[in-house]
Amino acid sequence: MFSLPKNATIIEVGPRDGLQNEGKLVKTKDKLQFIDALQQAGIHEMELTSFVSPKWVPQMADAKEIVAGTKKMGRQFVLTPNKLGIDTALESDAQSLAVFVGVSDTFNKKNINKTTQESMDALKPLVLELKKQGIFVRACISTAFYCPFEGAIAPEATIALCREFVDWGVDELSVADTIGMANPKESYDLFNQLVQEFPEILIAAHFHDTRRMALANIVSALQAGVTRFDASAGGLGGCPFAPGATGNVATEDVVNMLHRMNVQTGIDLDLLCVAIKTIEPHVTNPVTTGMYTLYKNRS
Ligand SMILES: CC(C)(COP(=O)([O-])OP(=O)([O-])OC[C@H]1O[C@@H](n2cnc3c(N)ncnc32)[C@H](O)[C@@H]1OP(=O)([O-])[O-])[C@@H](O)C(=O)NCCC(=O)NCCSC(=O)C[C@@](C)(O)CC(=O)[O-]
Repeated sequence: MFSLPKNATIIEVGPRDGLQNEGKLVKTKDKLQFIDALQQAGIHEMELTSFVSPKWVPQMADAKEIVAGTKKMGRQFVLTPNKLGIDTALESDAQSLAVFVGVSDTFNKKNINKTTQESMDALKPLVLELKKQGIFVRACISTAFYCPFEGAIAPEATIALCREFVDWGVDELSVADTIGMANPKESYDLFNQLVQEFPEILIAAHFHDTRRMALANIVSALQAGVTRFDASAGGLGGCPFAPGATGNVATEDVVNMLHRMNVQTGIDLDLLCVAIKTIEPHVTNPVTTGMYTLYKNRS
């Protein structure tokens, strides 16, 4: 039977994933206006920014100002790759942290300059300490399906990495199709296994829309029991270290699809489009996602 939940949660990643790959530096005040408009649209969980090396990702150099300038509302994540990032994030009063690791060694090395095992060895004491302090920790698992350098990833390898994080006590796994290559069957199979194996933990699905399969993959993940979805307003985004990765699935298209299936998100679609309108002039490419295009044609 085609069964659906009554509610689903969107974790908006536009201010972080959406902007990290943008070539033109966006002013802090324009990012803050975008975040504020997203909050007004009813978004209560968001990745705000990342405390990474500004040499690696110049767009995220204003992470402290972003955290300081954002109204505390709901759950707000910042990404942190290492001890320096975690310490700076906590000094900046960030409330919920996300750590990130690729299943694929080659990708991880290009993204964080460590092999997957080196990353896990470095993260373990840091995550255990965060959990001792009662801080909400999200673990982002990149290249969970495919790697731009190594090709197909064995589901067992992704599950094994997730299991380590679960053993450390993280609160959430965000499992990513980094280059938008997974298909709906692969989405169902992996998320079904994850939901069965880790029933006690929050699981989010993070799809990029490179091959336009992200919405179908979300429907598959819903069928597998996932109710949390990362998405980026305007479909902005991509990892600068994953060649071929285009934007994340567009929040407005996910919200529209969910609402039309009677799955509520608490997000106002028109106000979401207003938020996209605030950031569109500051990014290089026009936003051409389905629901935003309809909104613009209407207004
Ligand atoms: C991890 C490092 C820092 C290692 O980079 P490294 O060069 O090996 O680091 P290092 O420890 O040798 O330090 C080099 C310099 O960076 C500084 N540094 C060191 N750490 C920090 C920090 N936290 N914040 C600020 N500065 C930092 C450090 O102080 C030093 O400064 P210098 O002495 O040269 O002036 C680097 O590789 C990095 O920043 N990588 C981040 C890459 C990134 O942001 N990728 C995108 C996010 S992941 C993603 O998008 C995927 C996801 C989550 O969306 C899911 C999906 O779709 O797959």
